[in-house]
Amino acid sequence: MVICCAAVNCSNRQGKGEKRAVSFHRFPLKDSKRLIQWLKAVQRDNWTPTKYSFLCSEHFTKDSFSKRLEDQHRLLKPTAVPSIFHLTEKKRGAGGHGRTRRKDASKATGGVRGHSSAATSRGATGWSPSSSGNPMAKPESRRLKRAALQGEAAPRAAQEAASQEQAQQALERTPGDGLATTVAGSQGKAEVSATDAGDESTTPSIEGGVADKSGISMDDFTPPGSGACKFIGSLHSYSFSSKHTRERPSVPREPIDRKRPKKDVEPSCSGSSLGPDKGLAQSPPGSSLTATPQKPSQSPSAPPADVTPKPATEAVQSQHSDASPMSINEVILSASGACKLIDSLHSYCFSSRQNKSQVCCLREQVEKKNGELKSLRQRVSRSDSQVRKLQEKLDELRRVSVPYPSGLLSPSREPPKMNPVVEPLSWMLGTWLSDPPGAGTYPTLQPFQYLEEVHISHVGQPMLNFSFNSFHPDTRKPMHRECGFIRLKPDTNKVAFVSAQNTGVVEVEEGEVNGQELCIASHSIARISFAKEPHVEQITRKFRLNSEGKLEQTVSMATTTQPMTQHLHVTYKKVTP
Ligand code: HEM
Repeated sequence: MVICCAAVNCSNRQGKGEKRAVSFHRFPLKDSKRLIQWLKAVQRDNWTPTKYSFLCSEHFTKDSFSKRLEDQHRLLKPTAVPSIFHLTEKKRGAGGHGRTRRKDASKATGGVRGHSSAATSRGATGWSPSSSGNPMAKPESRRLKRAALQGEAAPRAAQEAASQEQAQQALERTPGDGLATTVAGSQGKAEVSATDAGDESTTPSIEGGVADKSGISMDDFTPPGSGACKFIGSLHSYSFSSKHTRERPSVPREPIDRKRPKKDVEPSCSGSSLGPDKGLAQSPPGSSLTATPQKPSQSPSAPPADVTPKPATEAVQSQHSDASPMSINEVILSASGACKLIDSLHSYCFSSRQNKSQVCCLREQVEKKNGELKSLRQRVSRSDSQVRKLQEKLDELRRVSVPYPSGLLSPSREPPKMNPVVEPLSWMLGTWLSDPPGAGTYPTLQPFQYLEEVHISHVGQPMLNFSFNSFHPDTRKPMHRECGFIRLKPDTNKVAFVSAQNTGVVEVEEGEVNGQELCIASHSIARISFAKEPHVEQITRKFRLNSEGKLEQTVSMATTTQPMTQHLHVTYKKVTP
């Protein structure tokens, strides 16, 4: 098979001696947008490119190529668009493959338009081994079509991309490499070697996906398990093929299927190509560009026996049975409109997946917050439990702090009603703490300070209960302690004060209550036999509630060695009701 340039007025073909520096590049059939750019540049009316249509490197600017680093091979950039054409030139010469010659060939075959006509005249560009009606091609063609609709085309495209990448390395070589593009046709094998502009931009990814040079792969838009993109991709193929069918109503269905391998123009925006044409399908995956002729008898699905380009007349005859293809403008308009719509479906599909991803992310956050809330509730519950325990402990302490703790006097009970007899002394009721510390003096002693806690209460009886407990101000060591009762003579202000002290002294003091002041003096004093000396002989006390609501006490005494002298003065603040 000889590869010719499809450009108007260009006679370059593969293997031509003086053109060995020329490389050939397939039309980007799988990139509808870029295909349109190419077709606009080529300016061939009523012509449809196939996968066997090529443009030579002379129609591209120098910057359209990049060099492969490892072997300096020339590669057509994925974005390259041809721009150099000699459209006004009539004919290049007798041996050229200009459009004049194509037109002649077209006329010779009854004016059949399209690439097939051109291919026939040139004998290679539109090479189509099954175009002569090989029955083996038909079922495979249908199978491929079904596969495309079922979203199975992507893996095939990856395989094809890989094989064509290899072919490209073999073909896009400069003369300096001594490996100019050639066509090997010896021993009955026709080896097709060329670069495909559509596939050139693809390389096999590690996972078998197809990644372009920008690093974006098909897998980026087709996540595992996503049937949506595959389905939408198949719509591209369906859209285009149905357009063909609509535009060719007069053509019998069977011949169309049979000739379909020739019409291998399947623009696919999604890249879901049908893969290799049936005419080349006999090649194993990975070598789709190298066709090896085989005999039909090898297997029911065996490829055509002979892939050698057929004589022009035979090929031309095959064209007669084909319908006239619609114009390229119609194809472009139809394909681009459908592709835009389908691409918008891709966008919707992709954004939908993004939304799903965001929903999943938010759901995870909500679950995390719920976990934190549960933890906080547990902590609050534990705190509540601790508060309850502390409350119980406080109640217990309050019970203990009662001057005469008794299980019979439950704190939960309503406090006993105060006996009216002791009402004149009610201002003394309560728990009091020295504030500031009490001051101790006596002629025989160094002045000292002390802390004191006073409880004065009643249990409904006609008397008050009291306890005075003093402590060292620094060490809190208990010091002087005494307790007793205060009684009132009913209907008088006469008061009797009965006290027992830890020093072994017991005493009775009597006096009067006047308002919020109580003055008493010792009536009788007794002591243990081994009481420490000097012994106290007289004691006087004065209690009063001052203007600040504080309770004051002043104690004076006379001992066996000292006259009546003040021994204590202390002010208490009330700490309980
Ligand atoms: C009405 C109650 C009290 C009486 C009758 C009383 C009687 C006495 C007597 C007779 C002495 C001996 C004085 C001397 O050695 O010349 C004394 C000493 C003393 N009293 Fe009191 N006292 C009373 C309350 C207190 C209180 C509430 C405190 C407070 C902590 C206190 C602290 C002292 C101290 C520190 C001494 C000197 C060291 C001692 O002898 O233990 N007294 N008291």
